[in-house]
Amino acid sequence: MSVIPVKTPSATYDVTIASGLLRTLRPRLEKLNQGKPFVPFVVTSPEIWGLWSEQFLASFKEPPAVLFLPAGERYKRMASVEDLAQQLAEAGADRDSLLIAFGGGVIGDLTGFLAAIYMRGIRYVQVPTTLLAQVDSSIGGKTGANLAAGKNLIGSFHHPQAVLADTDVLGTLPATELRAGLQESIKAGIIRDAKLFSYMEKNASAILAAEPKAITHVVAASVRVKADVVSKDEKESGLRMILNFGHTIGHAIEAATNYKQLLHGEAVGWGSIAALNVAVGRKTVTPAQAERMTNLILRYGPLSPFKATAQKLVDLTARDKKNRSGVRSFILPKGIGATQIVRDVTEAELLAATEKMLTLMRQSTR
Ligand SMILES: NC(=O)c1ccc[n+]([C@@H]2O[C@H](COP(=O)([O-])OP(=O)(O)OC[C@H]3O[C@@H](n4cnc5c(N)ncnc54)[C@H](O)[C@@H]3O)[C@@H](O)[C@H]2O)c1
Ligand SMILES: O=C(O)C(=O)C[C@@H](O)[C@H](O)[C@H](O)COP(=O)(O)O
Ligand SMILES: [Zn+2]
Repeated sequence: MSVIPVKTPSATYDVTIASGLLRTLRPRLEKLNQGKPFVPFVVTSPEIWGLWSEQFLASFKEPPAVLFLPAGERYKRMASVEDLAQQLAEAGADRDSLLIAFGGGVIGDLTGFLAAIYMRGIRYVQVPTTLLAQVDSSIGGKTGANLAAGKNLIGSFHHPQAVLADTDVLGTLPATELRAGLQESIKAGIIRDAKLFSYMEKNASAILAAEPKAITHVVAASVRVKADVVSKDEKESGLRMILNFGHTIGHAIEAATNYKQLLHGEAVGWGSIAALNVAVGRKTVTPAQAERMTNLILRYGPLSPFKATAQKLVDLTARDKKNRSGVRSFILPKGIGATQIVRDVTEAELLAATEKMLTLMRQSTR
């Protein structure tokens, strides 16, 4: 079992990673709430509940109420939050209610947002069921929903009371979801952990085959990167922006394709390749290093192709949340395992880097 703390000015909590956690949920929630009353409400999808409800319910004497959200990024929108809030109200949820986000990043982000705004804020716990949610989205308190205008444009910082990541649940995760989630672990390696990057290079077959030892290693190492960064800069005033490596163009790809064609991790993979092209132009990485990183991203693919022009994608970056007074912040790797934040990337540079990524996409998916 790994227990990794997150310590921020507004919340301190642990990320627990282990096999068999689901079966011990209820006593863990009791311990977290230290005798204070709490009434659990689970938010999940019918598919996940169908697969894992028996293990989830094993430690509950009284089964908790369950609210369902259909699977898919397109449901990560305000209408879903309103619908879930209405269901909570009708079920009698109050400020002693505790939401349990039992799902991937979509359920985690939406449930966290619901917890942030329902009755002006209630407690919640993350029980992530995708690789992506275990390595990234369940940690750090970024919650929210998409707008047609852009990714995660509404939301709030609201931390969970705990993150309980049971690695057993990854056993039913489709391979495409596993691969997409691993793009966030590659990101963690590129920005801050050269050892994780090398581990993912050397152990790609075992990781992609979801061998428990290899997967658990990747999950714990990725969580350490995220927990450390969030603990140092809770609200993304500086350092935390590095977790957005690959996301400037990645989020633009998701918005340009109406959140329907690619998984988030896949969009981040393409966005990371575009960012690496900028980095080569600026000599913050050598061509050989960029090739190594690009190869690893593609090794964990295939990344779904998509249709969008470089100009459209660059236009969409105008709504990136890292922009301030119209000035772009852009995350560039410095070699492998370190990063820098730059504020002078030009539209022309970004266009050329995105065009180059699109050319690679056309070649590699032909
Ligand atoms: N808050 C953050 O810091 C943060 C970080 C990274 C990503 N995100 C967000 O996370 C979202 C992507 O999350 P995701 O990749 O987990 O996708 P997702 O939540 O859409 O889940 C992917 C699919 O896997 C299915 N699934 C989930 N667990 C399963 C299991 N154990 N077995 C079988 N099927 C299972 C789901 O039903 C769904 O169809 C995006 O919206 C992204 O913006 C947020
Ligand atoms: O936690 C963060 O900070 C991240 O940037 C992690 C990202 O992987 C994640 O996709 C996040 O939701 C992006 O946030 P946003 O602020 O760019 O919407
Ligand atoms: Zn992400």
